[in-house]
Amino acid sequence: MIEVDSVRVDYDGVPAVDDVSLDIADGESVVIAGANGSGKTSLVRTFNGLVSPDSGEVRVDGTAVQADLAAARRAVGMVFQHPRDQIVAATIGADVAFGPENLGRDRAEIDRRVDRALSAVGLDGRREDRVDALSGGERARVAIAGALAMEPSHLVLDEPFSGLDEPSRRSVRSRLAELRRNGTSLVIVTHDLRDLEPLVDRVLVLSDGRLVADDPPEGAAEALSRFDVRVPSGWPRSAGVGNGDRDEDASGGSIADTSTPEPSAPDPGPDLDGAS
Ligand SMILES: Nc1ncnc2c1ncn2[C@@H]1O[C@H](COP(=O)(O)OP(=O)(O)OP(=O)(O)O)[C@@H](O)[C@H]1O
Repeated sequence: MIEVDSVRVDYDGVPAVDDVSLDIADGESVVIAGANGSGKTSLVRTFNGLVSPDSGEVRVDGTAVQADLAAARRAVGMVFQHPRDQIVAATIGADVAFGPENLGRDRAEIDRRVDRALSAVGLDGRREDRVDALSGGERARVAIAGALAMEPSHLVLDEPFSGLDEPSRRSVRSRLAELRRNGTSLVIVTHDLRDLEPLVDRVLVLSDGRLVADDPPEGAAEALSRFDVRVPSGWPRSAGVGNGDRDEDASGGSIADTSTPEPSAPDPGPDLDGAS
């Protein structure tokens, strides 16, 4: 379980995360949404100590992150926004093995973890493939496999769909749906909520560093549009909540999303999307 207790993160005296408290239970799948600069990345980076709170505390499985950084980093896998920021080796297998190797695991254990992680993201049998020949979606899945090879109890993904074309996005989303079915706890940071509703139990919304909503998907539409996150077509609405001006963008893109898609080849991975 991740417990966030009155956390504040300041940069040069300005709060990026402002007195946020929340819990994420084992096996739960949540989205953290909010406009650019609302504090999403700063918040989730406190979950494994990449960012230290200026006040408050984060506990993972009952232990304060700052008291045992190594334990927090084992328990909370982090997938960064740009896979290239975390892919370190030339081949898929070497990259996914990197984390367990650093944990000092023996070869048999490393091989077992790499096989499991690659299978979870649909890249079985691709160990020897070169990373630089992969599509954007495949690279994103390698980054997820690298985090999974650490066998974390929680997987945090920061903008996992950023820069992906539609087939790649579907492919990554279907893998996340599968992980969720297998009991991995997911924390997905995004302002692009297309097709995510079946994948999540709760939607947390940040605005100016503050947690302004914590709702099930069907209760989240109003807060999302109020805090500048586009509500995609088909997102469930509670009775009496109108569609609002910002709604129903056919492209599904976020008002706030200024990221530039990186070109990627069509993803040959199967679309096993169980989320839709
Ligand atoms: N290392 C840093 N030094 C100074 N200011 C920072 C730093 N990291 C983030 N900030 C500022 O803190 C605020 C919150 O940033 P953060 O990246 O956490 O938000 P975000 O919601 O993840 O944004 P985005 O959607 O653009 O990634 C922003 O105003 C940002 O400019």
